[in-house]
Amino acid sequence: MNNIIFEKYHGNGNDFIIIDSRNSNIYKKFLSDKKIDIKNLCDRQFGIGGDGVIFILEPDRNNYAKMIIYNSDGSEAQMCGNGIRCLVQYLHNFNKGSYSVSEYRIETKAGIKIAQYNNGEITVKMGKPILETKSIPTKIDTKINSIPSCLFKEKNFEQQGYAVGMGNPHLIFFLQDITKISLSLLGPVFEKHELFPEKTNVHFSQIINRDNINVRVWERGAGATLACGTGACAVHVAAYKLGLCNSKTVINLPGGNLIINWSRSEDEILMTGNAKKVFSGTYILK
Ligand SMILES: N[C@@H](CCC[C@H](N)C(=O)O)C(=O)O
Repeated sequence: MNNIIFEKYHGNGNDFIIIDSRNSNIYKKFLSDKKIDIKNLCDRQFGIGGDGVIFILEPDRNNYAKMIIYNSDGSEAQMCGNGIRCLVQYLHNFNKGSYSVSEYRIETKAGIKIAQYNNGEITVKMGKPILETKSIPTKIDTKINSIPSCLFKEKNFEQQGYAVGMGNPHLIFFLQDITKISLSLLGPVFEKHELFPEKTNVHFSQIINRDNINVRVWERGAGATLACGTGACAVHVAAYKLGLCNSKTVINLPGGNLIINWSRSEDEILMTGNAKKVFSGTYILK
């Protein structure tokens, strides 16, 4: 096989190359053959370009499909909030004309996520937030309002940081003005911080009012991105637990808004947003 058939989707500007591997051996080939290189596929000059690659597989159990997600640096992630909306929009487009599905049960490395599709609006049950340090994972050993938290001092930046797990790790800061920081300077430092043994996604957040939070994102394995769905959930959880916001917030990201709904520790977080197909194509393997 010399070519890869793909489609390109984005959720709030967080963009993914989708490879439907349900009826082909492309994923097996990717695992066994070094020819298919995620970094090359995601390269914005020499490849297709993307923040990551999503493989759609047949589910292991009685669910709709399985999602495997890789960051643009080639590392595998457990879960992706914008990516799962892209995958659901892809499945909806794929089914169009034959039958319609309103609920998709998707297997991910962070468990089964259930997505409701309603006229282009997708609501995903993102699971319960993880606040137990070993499971995030983080080496932070102090907590504020049940969130692992400590003071971070790096490069003239001194702020209390909060760790929340969404299947993948997140470090959240609340600042007076997020436009003032250098994302490219601080992002990589915190992504690889020693308190996060598997690295972390980093979010610089600003509470606008109890219903609106602005966020700038530095993603583990992808760098500065226009949005992060799991991150939006993590920011909401930290803000809510600190008493800074209501149970439903609009998270304003550089690439657009997500609505996050959560208040009770026993409940799953609901993330609502959309996803768009940008193009489809064939990647030539050399
Ligand atoms: N963009 C994603 C998260 C993708 C994975 C992340 N970079 C990680 O390594 O954990 C989202 O929308 O959640």
